[in-house]
Amino acid sequence: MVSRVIPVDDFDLVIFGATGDLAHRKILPGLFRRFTAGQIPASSQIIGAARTDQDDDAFRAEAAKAIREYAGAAEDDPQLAEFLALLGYVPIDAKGEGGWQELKSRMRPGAVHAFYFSVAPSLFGDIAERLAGHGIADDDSRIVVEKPFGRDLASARALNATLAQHFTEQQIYRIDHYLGKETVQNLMAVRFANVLFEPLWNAQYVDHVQITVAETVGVAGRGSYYDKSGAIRDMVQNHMMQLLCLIAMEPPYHFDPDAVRDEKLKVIRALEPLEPADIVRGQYQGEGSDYLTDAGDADSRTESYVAMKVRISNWRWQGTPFYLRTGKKLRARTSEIAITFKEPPHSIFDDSGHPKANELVIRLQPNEGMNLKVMIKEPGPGGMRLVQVPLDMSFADALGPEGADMPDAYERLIMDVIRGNQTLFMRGDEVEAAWAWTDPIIKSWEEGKRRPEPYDSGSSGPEEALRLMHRDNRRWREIRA
Ligand SMILES: NC(=O)C1=CN([C@@H]2O[C@H](COP(=O)(O)OP(=O)(O)OC[C@H]3O[C@@H](n4cnc5c(N)ncnc54)[C@H](OP(=O)(O)O)[C@@H]3O)[C@@H](O)[C@H]2O)C=CC1
Ligand SMILES: O=C1O[C@H](COP(=O)(O)O)[C@@H](O)[C@H](O)[C@H]1O
Repeated sequence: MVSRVIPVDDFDLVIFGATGDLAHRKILPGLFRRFTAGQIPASSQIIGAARTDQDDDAFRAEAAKAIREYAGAAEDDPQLAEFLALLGYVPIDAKGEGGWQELKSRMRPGAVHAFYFSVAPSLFGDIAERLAGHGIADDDSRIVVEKPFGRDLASARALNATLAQHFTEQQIYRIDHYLGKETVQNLMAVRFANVLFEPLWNAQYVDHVQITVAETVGVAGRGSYYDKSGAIRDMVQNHMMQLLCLIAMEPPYHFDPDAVRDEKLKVIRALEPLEPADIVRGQYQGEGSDYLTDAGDADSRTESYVAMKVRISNWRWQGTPFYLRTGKKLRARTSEIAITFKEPPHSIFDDSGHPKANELVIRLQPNEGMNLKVMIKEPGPGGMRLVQVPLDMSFADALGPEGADMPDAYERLIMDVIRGNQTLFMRGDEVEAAWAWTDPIIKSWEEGKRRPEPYDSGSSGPEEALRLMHRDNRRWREIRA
């Protein structure tokens, strides 16, 4: 198979926060993998910036360690040495004035300029202001901002306004790494490159949709961040909302940034306000695996799990509920979207079992793929008996010999920044609309001060979440890897 890796243009990428966890675990290893895949021109520059006072060589040594650990590069990998030659470092305090001119002198005219803000959101404004003030960023420069993008509507608006003082919307790349996942894009291919599904993709044929993002990890080690966020801010306002949008949106007229984001925005704006009875919050508990211990607050009311029944008020989805759940310390790590169709209105088969509803499951991770449950006749001589069988497709099967080069979410998104493609990034109005929907939910929790429902670590979540489904005569899909 001919290689489909298309090198991006020559670029200078500055990583603010290059000495931090995200840079070590995701950004630098991801860039290395894109380099070894042949996507990064050898003339490009990757410049680290942070307060730590070190020179280019010390940063290269730091990056090498991270890349060996997180990208599995061998000690003597010749490509690692080549990659490290692209790296440089400038000590900069985002709040100070030192180092900016040095950074400016390293930026090459003619190359694509991108600035990755891999620092606390409280520093975004300082960096944006200084990049503009020192004349480092120009009209073509791109900035990449990490989540969390605000913690409510007011702070998200303020952040958008701050960035907008120095950069246009076309220059701002708000990362939601779920949008960079292979299967999330496959979701759009499945919906909009087949005639099979789209005619059935509405309330007339879809009984309900379940979106599950279950994790086995807890919050130990990041309790101080997580305890101020909880599952709704950490996962629902962004990742879950994006998945919901991609499932529910109308076909965009074209696969381009504004066409896709316009359609997602319409979905968020059509979300009905949630009733308290439609939400369940949970907190994991258990010996050696307890949220309160991990959060370092014996009285914490923050949720590590949330399940909700969401309604979309538009023609396509009137009457079809979307059930969302996400949580930590659950039975298995799995992210999937399950679309359960309605049962056939009439069965022509007497005594053969009523045909069951078709179900389409799109698995995001692990084992990315699709599974469509259909009814067939039970094979064999036993007469007309109906049985449900899965049509299984693993996306890895479609890869061919290039299978090894599957960029992870960060790799794909960083390359999109360099290409100048914003399709898989959130627009400012989308983020604000998502906060506008989640704010009242959070406010009612904060006012109510109720404890989340406890659930055992390693379980499927709180009992209350089961009842959310049972009262509608439905069941959650089993959480399993
Ligand atoms: N880690 C992760 O998995 C994820 C992180 N994020 C987001 O990414 C961002 C970075 O997270 P993470 O890497 O975990 O954070 P860390 O705390 O590990 O790293 C923070 C980085 O910022 C630098 N820094 C701190 N203060 C300043 C300053 N005044 N001027 C310049 N640099 C500064 C630090 O270096 P130094 O001390 O040398 O200045 C360090 O490089 C955050 O917004 C986080 O919410 C989002 C999703 C996942
Ligand atoms: O953004 C976040 O995502 C991770 C889950 O991401 P995944 O790619 O491993 O599914 C989550 O653990 C974390 O709390 C959250 O901040």
